[in-house]
Amino acid sequence: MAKPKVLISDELSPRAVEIFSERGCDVDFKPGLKPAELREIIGNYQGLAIRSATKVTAEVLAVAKKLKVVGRAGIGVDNVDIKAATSHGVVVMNTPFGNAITTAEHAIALMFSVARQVPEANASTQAGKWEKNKFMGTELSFKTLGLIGCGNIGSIVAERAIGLKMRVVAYDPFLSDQRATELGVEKATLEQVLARADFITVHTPLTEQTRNILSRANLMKTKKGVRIVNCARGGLVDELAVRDLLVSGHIAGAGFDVFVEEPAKENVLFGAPNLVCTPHLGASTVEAQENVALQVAEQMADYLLTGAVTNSLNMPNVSAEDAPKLAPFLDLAEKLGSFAGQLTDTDIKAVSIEFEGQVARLNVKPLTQVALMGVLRPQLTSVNMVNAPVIARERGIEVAEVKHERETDYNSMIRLSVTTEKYTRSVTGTLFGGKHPRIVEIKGIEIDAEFAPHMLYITNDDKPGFIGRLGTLLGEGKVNIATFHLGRDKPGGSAIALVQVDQPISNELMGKIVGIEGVMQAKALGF
Ligand SMILES: NC(=O)C1=CN([C@@H]2O[C@H](COP(=O)(O)OP(=O)(O)OC[C@H]3O[C@@H](n4cnc5c(N)ncnc54)[C@H](O)[C@@H]3O)[C@@H](O)[C@H]2O)C=CC1
Ligand SMILES: O=C(O)C(=O)COP(=O)(O)O
Repeated sequence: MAKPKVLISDELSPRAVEIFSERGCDVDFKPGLKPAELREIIGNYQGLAIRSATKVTAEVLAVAKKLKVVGRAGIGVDNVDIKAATSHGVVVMNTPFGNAITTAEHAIALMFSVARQVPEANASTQAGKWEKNKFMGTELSFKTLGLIGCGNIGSIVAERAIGLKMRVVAYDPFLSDQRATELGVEKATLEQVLARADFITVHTPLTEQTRNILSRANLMKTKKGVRIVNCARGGLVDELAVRDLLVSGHIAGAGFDVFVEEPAKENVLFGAPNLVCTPHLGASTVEAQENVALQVAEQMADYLLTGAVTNSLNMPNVSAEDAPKLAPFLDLAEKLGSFAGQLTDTDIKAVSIEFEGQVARLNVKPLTQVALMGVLRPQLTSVNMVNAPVIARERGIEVAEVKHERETDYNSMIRLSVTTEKYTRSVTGTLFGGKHPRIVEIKGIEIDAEFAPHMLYITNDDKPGFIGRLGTLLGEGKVNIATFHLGRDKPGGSAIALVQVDQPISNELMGKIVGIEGVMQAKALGF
């Protein structure tokens, strides 16, 4: 296998380069690429490792023809168009914990900075002014900290703040009562947080729901003298409103690490009183950068080299232990899906994928995705393993994934059923020798066939003479039969023929085959 090529387009710790190389990837370290430069070269790479500076837009993804994975050495992925990545089959992963402590510590640092005006006092002192009376601060002890967002970072901030003897109230609709109790924080509505907090820190991702969560109207609901810290994302807080309220004195201080426009060379906030700014330094410690670089490189190398998926935002996780076990089943699931998909000419209403035997003990989500891809591919060339569930949902296809604990005749079996307006058709497969996909049942009729590049699928009445006529037609059409598999529900009932042939079958010949007496359906298939 050729070495996968990875591009690092942001300032990652050198550990990332070392790990990619050690793991057997070719790696190019080119931080600071301009968007046009990135678009020019991204077509050469299977992996792209980034922080927050690189924007992985739909335009970049459209030209990233070989790209398989984007790895974010950090948490926020608002600089990646995940929808576009999904539709191109690109897995997006992040490192959700590696820089959380560091970022929480920075939020606390900003809180102290604004409470005691440390940066301004420092500048004044070093300017020889000794303005002891100018910098009257406030204690954190016994003050109320209002958290907006209490996930990884918010929780760590809460723990540290409680250690500083603060009371913590948190607004996070997804925070469970149990977790709040464990953390020692009081769950509250946004209105309550706004009304009660002496300090407010935001720790949500930037989404359509959280954008402008601290809007001018909401900031107006805060206590006079409140202090605001944004160490999460620009866009969560209305910058102009904060400036106006700092000037008016309603807000006593504000600490901003992140800005609507980055790099923030200019900003409406700059120059406002009691404002402390840092240039998106939340994750910038030696420890955090080592953590995230190491982790992202390992995760990306795992995916590119073994298929293991960790911390993905658009794919189910697959452990390194499961990845090699899943590989042959992925092949089988895709082929079964493709078999059913090629036989389906009308709208699909539902797809069910059942797993029996040993395979049912694996993480079957990726198998379901790949089976769906197989089903949809004959209708949609743009479908891939990553976007298949999204496309199925958009098309109103009901997808069921069923695991049966019971033992089967085979070690493992996968049964795929497609339901259309007219029928439900099922096909079942297994692996021979642990790696060779075989069809063992179609529509409840036992059969035993392998998947081949050229195949002919026929359903017919089980009557004498059919095989002879079919053989003659194929012979006249210069199509050589490689293998011939037959099955039927009962003597004289419905029969199935799966014929592996060495040459493709022309439409004209298919027309003649369909015309054989007793043939109900005939279709050329390819795998
Ligand atoms: N300044 C910096 O350098 C860094 C900034 N960050 C930012 O911090 C953010 C938070 O990171 P984590 O805590 O690790 O993420 P997380 O996903 O663990 O936590 C986010 C929390 O926000 C909550 N949330 C979501 N929507 C909400 C809403 N509408 N209202 C209130 N709460 C809501 C979620 O329930 C979750 O508990 C990241 O998304 C990233 O943007 C992360 C690392 C470094
Ligand atoms: O991890 C995050 O979400 C961050 O915001 C850190 O950003 P950075 O990697 O320092 O550009």
